[in-house]
Amino acid sequence: MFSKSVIRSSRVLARGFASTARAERNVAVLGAAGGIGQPMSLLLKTDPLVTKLSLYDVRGAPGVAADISHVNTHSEVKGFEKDDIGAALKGAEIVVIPAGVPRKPGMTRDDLFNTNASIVKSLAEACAEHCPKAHILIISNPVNSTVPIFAEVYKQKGVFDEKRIFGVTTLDVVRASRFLGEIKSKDPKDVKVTVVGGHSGVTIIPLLSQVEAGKDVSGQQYKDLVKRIQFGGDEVVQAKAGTGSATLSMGFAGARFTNSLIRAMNGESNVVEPTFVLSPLYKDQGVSYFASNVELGPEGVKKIHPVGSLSAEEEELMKACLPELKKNIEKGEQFVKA
Ligand SMILES: NC(=O)c1ccc[n+]([C@@H]2O[C@H](COP(=O)([O-])OP(=O)(O)OC[C@H]3O[C@@H](n4cnc5c(N)ncnc54)[C@H](O)[C@@H]3O)[C@@H](O)[C@H]2O)c1
Ligand SMILES: O=C(O)C[C@H](O)C(=O)O
Repeated sequence: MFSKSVIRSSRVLARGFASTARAERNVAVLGAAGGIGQPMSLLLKTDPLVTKLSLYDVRGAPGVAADISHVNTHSEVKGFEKDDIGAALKGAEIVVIPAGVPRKPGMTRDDLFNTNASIVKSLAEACAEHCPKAHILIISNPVNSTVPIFAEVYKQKGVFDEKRIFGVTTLDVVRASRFLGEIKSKDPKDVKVTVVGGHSGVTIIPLLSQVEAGKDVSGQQYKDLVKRIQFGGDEVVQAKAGTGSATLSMGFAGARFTNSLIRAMNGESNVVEPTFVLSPLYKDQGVSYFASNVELGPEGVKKIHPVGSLSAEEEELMKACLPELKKNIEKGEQFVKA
């Protein structure tokens, strides 16, 4: 699952192990016993760049940690539950957060707001206290609102750093690559689609016109492909018929984003991933957070790339996205400010 460059950089690291110290990379997962938390933690355990893994959940994480800790990779795994969140976060450089309830058929991501807003707010308070300088990777839905919630708590606590708070939209990128590859009979690894906007329905905008394989997709096929990428989450929610939403593909996507960030923290250049961050791109239209290609670096966000030129269809998608995204962001901000 890891790119050629990570395999290369981990080999370089491995060669250096005999003589030099390993780059310590301490990752905490909050919500680690859940549907996403378990497979993602397993994948993080198999990532040679992760050296310490702290798994926290309100319940069940010590069991998950005991299980995963038997996988014979070098990293150390510990589990924490209940009130032990401080110990889980101590020394964390990256905190990945898939804590919260998932959708059932018929629900929108915004329907999760009432429950997940409070969960994310309390986890932000804990992170602000125990690891204020860690990079925060937010998976909990609705991402368009939970990222602003997290940021507002950090502003109130005086520890806000816009470069270190990320909404994880990697699953949209993974889906776009897979679905376009499927209709073009291409290996998805050769089909890289930039997905911008937010992470729900019409706020998800795949920039197919910017990809060689996507340029000539048109008419009904274009409409169907865009809809499948925008509503891929619903496809899984319906197939799981009330037992949850995407967990395994999200575990893959969350581990991929974490790996990209660690590579950038370890000094690799040109690591670029779409992610939902505080962004100047559509600020003049009142949209303060936006997902676009972001170059990652040791301090987190290094450079926010512009969206580039859009086709007429993509301009229409953007028109539908921006008002919805603005509403979702303001709802999150108001939740903390009120
Ligand atoms: N960003 C994305 O692309 C994406 C993709 C899939 C799912 N999600 C979202 O991720 C979230 C989790 O989904 P899931 O399928 O893993 O759900 P799940 O119910 O299987 O697991 C959630 C876990 O969070 C834990 N939890 C609840 N409150 C907590 C707290 N205060 N601290 C720590 N842990 C806590 C629960 O005990 C549970 O183990 C949902 O909100 C879902 O909508 C986001
Ligand atoms: O659809 C969901 O509710 C989960 C997630 O956001 C997804 O895109 O799969």
